[in-house]
Amino acid sequence: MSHPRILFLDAYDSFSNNVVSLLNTLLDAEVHVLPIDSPQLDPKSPTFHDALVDELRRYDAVVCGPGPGSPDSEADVGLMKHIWQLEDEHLLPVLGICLGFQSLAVSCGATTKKLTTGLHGMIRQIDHRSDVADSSEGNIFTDIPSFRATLYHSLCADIGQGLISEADWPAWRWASPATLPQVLPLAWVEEPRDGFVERILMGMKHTSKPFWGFQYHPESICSDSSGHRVILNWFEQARRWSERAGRRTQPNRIEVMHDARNPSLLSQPKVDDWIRQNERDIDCRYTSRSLHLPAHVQVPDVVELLQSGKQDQIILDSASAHADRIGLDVRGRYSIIALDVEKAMRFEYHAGASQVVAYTPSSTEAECNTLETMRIHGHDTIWHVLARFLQPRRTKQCSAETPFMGGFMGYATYELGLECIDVETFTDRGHQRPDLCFAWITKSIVIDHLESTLRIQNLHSPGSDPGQWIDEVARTLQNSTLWADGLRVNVGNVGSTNFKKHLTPPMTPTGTLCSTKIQVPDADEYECKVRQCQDFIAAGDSYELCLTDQTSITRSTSAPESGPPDISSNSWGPSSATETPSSWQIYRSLRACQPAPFGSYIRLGGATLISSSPERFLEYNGDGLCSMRPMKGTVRKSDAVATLEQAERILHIPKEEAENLMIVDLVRHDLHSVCGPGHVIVPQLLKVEEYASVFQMISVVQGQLPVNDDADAVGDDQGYSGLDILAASLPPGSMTGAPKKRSCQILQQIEGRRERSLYSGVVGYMDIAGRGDWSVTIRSLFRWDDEIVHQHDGTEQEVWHIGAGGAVTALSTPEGERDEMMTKLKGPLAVFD
Ligand SMILES: C=C(O[C@@H]1C=C(C(=O)O)C=C[C@H]1O)C(=O)O
Ligand SMILES: NC(=O)CC[C@H](N)C(=O)O
Repeated sequence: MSHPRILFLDAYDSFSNNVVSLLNTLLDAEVHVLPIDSPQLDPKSPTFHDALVDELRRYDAVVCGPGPGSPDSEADVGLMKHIWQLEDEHLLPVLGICLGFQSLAVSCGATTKKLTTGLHGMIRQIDHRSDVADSSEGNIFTDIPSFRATLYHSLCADIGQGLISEADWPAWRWASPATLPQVLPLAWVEEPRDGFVERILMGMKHTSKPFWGFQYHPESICSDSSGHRVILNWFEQARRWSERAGRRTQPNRIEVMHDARNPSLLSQPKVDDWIRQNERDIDCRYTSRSLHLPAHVQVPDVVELLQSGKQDQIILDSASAHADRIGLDVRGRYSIIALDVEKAMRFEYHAGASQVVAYTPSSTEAECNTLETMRIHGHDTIWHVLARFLQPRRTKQCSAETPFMGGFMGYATYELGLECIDVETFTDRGHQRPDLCFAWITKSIVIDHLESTLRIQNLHSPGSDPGQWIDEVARTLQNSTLWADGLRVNVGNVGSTNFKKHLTPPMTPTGTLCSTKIQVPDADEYECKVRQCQDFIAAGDSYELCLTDQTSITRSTSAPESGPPDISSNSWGPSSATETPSSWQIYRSLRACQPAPFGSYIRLGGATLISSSPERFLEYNGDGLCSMRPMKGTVRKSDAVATLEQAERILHIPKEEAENLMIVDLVRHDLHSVCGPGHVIVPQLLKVEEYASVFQMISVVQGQLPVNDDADAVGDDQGYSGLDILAASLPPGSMTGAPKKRSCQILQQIEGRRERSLYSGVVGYMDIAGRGDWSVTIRSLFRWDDEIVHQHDGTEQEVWHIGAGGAVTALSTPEGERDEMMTKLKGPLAVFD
């Protein structure tokens, strides 16, 4: 039997793909997705009506999805409105969900009102008319036990329910209102408010047309699966209606207007000339050697021994690996240090540009470094270029001893993420900084904190033997005084009995910092922005907004700005009270006071990033198993909240759980867009974890990428990889709120169109075996080399930025949000104290 065919009208919700997945798995349906403003069906076109009717003939039914905005706004509902207006001869069964449901109610004459307080991520018992005697015909709730479902809405259909007396209510609520004869109420939620009960219409049926709708979200991970039977009932009713009406779906020419899943980045066969020319070095061999890592040697020590004085650095540091009181799962097992970054090939991309810059350093002294620009053609994006570069270099010989054999390491900004979801960044940004900078790392160190090993690794061509280089690196490490007994070389004033843990001590406050100017967000202004967010939420435009603000720190340049000090020259701390601590010293200081599983120190593409991020964004293995760990719900450690149990009591409340749930549902949607229906699960929901200075509530969402049928075709031209997921899920949902696109547009406005830049972006790697791990750039500091303030006295100052914020919902308080932002800011800001 052929699969039922359903057209899903997508109103740009961050839950749409979850609905599509549910329809697909529940009804075994082929679901085609069409945006409500699809240019293929333009209501302004003279042929619109015929084209719409023609398109609809191919489907057994339509589902009008949820979304931001109001059913009264043409732009927000788009094509939905035209579905309700179909003439009798073109009718087909339709189900409206949330915004789609509200739009149906409005088409029947209902008005829209704002809820007293929006209900987002709130789980409620749905009171439906399964037991009303006359209701079997057309009642999609028939024979379904009472169930709980998640709500995401600020608006509500008003059919006059507020005017009905307590006495009349029991009978009234299941009848068509006299003034709205087309509306048959099927479900309600009665929400206790301050001193009264708010009656919220949760489901309806059109009394004469095959239109049904409900307000709740059946696809949410927290909605009872028993409620899914409503959809089965709906489809059964739809089938019966079509049979009675003699409607037949036209099976011909089912060319997909828009598939429910993104095409893979490799599905467009075009190969850029540049990529083709650079396919000469694709045959990578992997050689490594493992050493025992003495317990006292830390990641920064290794960096200083091997990378001293070098300009470019990429260090992913699980700085909390040995921290007490942090759960094993969140400590971070590995750290990765890229070596010789300045000799690595590099891609740089500025959002909005139609080109990628490829920087190829010379391989010999005689050659010059080259800087080439590659045009991005047609519908291609930077992600297509990266995927095509990586694909021929992919290996099936995945080494299980290391998470990273070599491959891409780098960062992407929040603005790159905005581009990924079609949110316009500002036309003139006043700079050409990279929004994506990925280096192709062939020499690296991987530290396994669990096994206490250090692995020296090299990706090389089949003809070359890296043995000598590896031995040299091993010798440098093992022959160092530090390795043997923890002693620093060349430091005259440190006696041998005077054990020193670090080569570079964490920065100590000096008198220098009086010239440092710190500009923290104004508390009143921040509270005002929280209220603005809540106005947008109350209007139905967003369910949750991750509001952020930036603190800037202007200070004299730490000349010469470079990474770790040259240990041979002894320049390992401020040499005098007037010298500004270097970024490396700041990093060491931050990792000491706020050790985090996703710490990083990066100097690449003109940026310096110092991060103590606790949040994993996305991890994937070579077999396409992807995992995301959205974090929402933060409480600062204090005397009053010192234990996990205390934090759990604070975080397991509806407000905090709802914030997290919303992002879980959003992340499921992002993963569904590539993994496809039925391939996303939530193995961990709302778990409180302990970090160095905060407790965080975390969920884990997993997806499985489509597996290639051809087992031999690693990176086959059609195959998906972790890059597909990365491209489909930026910017991180925990930093935007939901629905993602509308929320980002609103946040741009409220945050004053100021770039978030590296903050709210991601940092991580993807290796030749297809494995990747990316963290969200939060609890971090960054600066750009070209951002210099010229002083009157001719001196120059550098500017550091720290972003911080939190999720605003209908239940937030402005003071609470301000405190949360300040709490998160405190950690990174403390390094300037
Ligand atoms: C916005 C920040 O953090 C984000 C917001 C969180 C929250 O609202 O609880 C928690 C972790 C991050 O996803 C930040 O650290 O600046
Ligand atoms: N989830 C939705 O579809 C929400 C609908 C509408 N924007 C509201 O907030 O009420």
